[in-house]
Amino acid sequence: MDMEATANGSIVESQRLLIDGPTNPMVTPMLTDLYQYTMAYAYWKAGKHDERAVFDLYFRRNPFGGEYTIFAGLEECIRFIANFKITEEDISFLHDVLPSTCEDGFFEYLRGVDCSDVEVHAIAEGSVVFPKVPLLRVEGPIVQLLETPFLNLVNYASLVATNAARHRLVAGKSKVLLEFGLRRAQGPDGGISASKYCYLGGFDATSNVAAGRLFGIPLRGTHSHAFVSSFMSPDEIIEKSLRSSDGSCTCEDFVSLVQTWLSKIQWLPSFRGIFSETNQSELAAFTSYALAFPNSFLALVDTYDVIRSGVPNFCAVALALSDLGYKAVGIRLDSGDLAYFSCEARKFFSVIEKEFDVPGFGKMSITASNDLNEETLDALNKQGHEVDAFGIGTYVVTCYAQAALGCVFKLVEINNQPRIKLSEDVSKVSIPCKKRCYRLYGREGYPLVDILTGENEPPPKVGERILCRHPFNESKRAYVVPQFVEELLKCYWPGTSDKPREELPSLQKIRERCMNQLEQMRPDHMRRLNPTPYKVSVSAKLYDFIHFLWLNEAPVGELQ
Ligand SMILES: Nc1ncnc2c1ncn2[C@@H]1O[C@H](COP(=O)(O)OP(=O)(O)OP(=O)(O)O)[C@@H](O)[C@H]1O
Ligand SMILES: O=P(O)(O)OC[C@H]1O[C@H](OP(=O)(O)OP(=O)(O)O)[C@H](O)[C@@H]1O
Ligand SMILES: O=C(O)c1cccnc1
Ligand SMILES: [Mg+2]
Repeated sequence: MDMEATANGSIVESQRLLIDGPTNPMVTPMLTDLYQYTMAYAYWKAGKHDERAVFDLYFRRNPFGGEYTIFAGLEECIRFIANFKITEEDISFLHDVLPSTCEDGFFEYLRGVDCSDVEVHAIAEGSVVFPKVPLLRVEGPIVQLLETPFLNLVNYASLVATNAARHRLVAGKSKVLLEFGLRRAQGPDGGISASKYCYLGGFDATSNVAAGRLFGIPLRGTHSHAFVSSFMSPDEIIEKSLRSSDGSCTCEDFVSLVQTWLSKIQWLPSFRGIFSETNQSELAAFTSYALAFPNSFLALVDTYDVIRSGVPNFCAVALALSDLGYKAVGIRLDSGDLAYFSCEARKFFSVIEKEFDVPGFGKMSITASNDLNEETLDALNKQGHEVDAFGIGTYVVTCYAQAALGCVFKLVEINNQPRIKLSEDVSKVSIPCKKRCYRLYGREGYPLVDILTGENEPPPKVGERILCRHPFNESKRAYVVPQFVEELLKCYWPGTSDKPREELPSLQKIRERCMNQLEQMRPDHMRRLNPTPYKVSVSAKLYDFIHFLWLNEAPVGELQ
């Protein structure tokens, strides 16, 4: 073993100790497609297993009919590769399932495989990214074994982060977005991943306790229908006393205090005709809940009738709490016309504020939920609404509008020989060569274009005109004079003394990056209807090379 290999090996060893394994313990070298191992055997048998290959991981089309994507899942890929080890149990299983003709030497080889000689360059997690640009460039021997786990870790993560970002853009910055999807997610990993990557994409909090614990995501929750319906009458409330918030006195019968407030509200001239009686079992549930959580009283008001029962009952309890120095949080609406009900509830709160002189009551928070998605958020905005927070589950976590992102992992070079994958469909032709990627920014501070170049081409320079070409369409090209040049692919594994490994930032930092990047984009790329495509280009030299290789590899047809 030479000195450099020894030094590199020890760096890898020390870094492995620093990097935890993947969040999901199911993410092991076994979480792959069988053909990765049969290919590995065939490479080994052909003596090709030590050949250095370069693969690009990229997607071909932005999801959800949009023109941008959020890259997520990188940290999990690095955790996977840093801890890559095929165990004795794995080897014994592979021995059983692979054909008996597989020679023992192969299993001996697998025993020694780690990823110390694999290099990963990647775009920072949380970045806004575009089709055809490599999100990861993976180089080394046995890289094909990484294809399936890497794609699995990036595809859904990026899809759901993008979905979350799109919901954020429609909802607007000032609204609170709560992810409520665990019950509807695609199994436990779907649920945990959804919570993590929705937060990355711009949600504020999750209801998922496990995700809160694992990732430090703020946890939030409201109130359930079952709790409301579980009450039959106020007589069920046994312990009726409540100490004031400053501890100075105790209200011995909070239930009666609530009833008193309800009658006062009932007789307000402004409300004559809106409601006469409210549902008493609902009132009991709200009262009981307030006794349990006087500091954070939030009620689900749509179990029986939002305006005739839920909202007045909520107000009666909130006013009783206010007498004791507590400030109620607000309501949740989970059915019906959310725009209409939110506006009616807001009017109701404003009247209470004015009539009973309770400062701030009109600003009571209104949360809405129930099958919300981009379209309903957009419709609510157009109609006008008074919702402060949206609880979104099914549509965001299942990525209902698009099932998969479609990232692929394609060989672009082997033993320094560029490779291309041809297709009838031009959008599926791969861009060969080990490449560098840059984002060029214009005078107004917006990113203008991403450009891919060969590894050894000189980088684009600030203030210097560079020709950016569409990779496959000869007539599409533009000169760009960048005001700022950002190299996109950075070294994430393993890192050496002269090329250190990029840090893996906290989820909070990744989320900030995502928010900042989204804000930096030109608005026409981000709009929902007919967004302008962002340009992804190649250098003139790479363009010529792609087309040279294309002609070289494509057989000439013969007409008869
Ligand atoms: N003002 C609005 N504009 C557009 N869509 C809305 C508006 N208010 C609610 N929605 C959406 O309309 C749909 C209403 O669905 P649905 O009719 O199944 O529910 P519901 O009858 O109100 O409630 P549930 O069935 O839960 O009692 C939901 O997707 C909701 O998000
Ligand atoms: O609607 P989603 O976006 O998936 O958000 C989560 C939903 O989960 C809860 O109720 P659940 O749907 O279980 O019952 P419900 O339909 O009767 O409200 C909650 O009340 C929301 O409606
Ligand atoms: O806290 C809530 O209101 C909640 C959580 C998950 C799903 N639906 C609602
Ligand atoms: Mg529902």
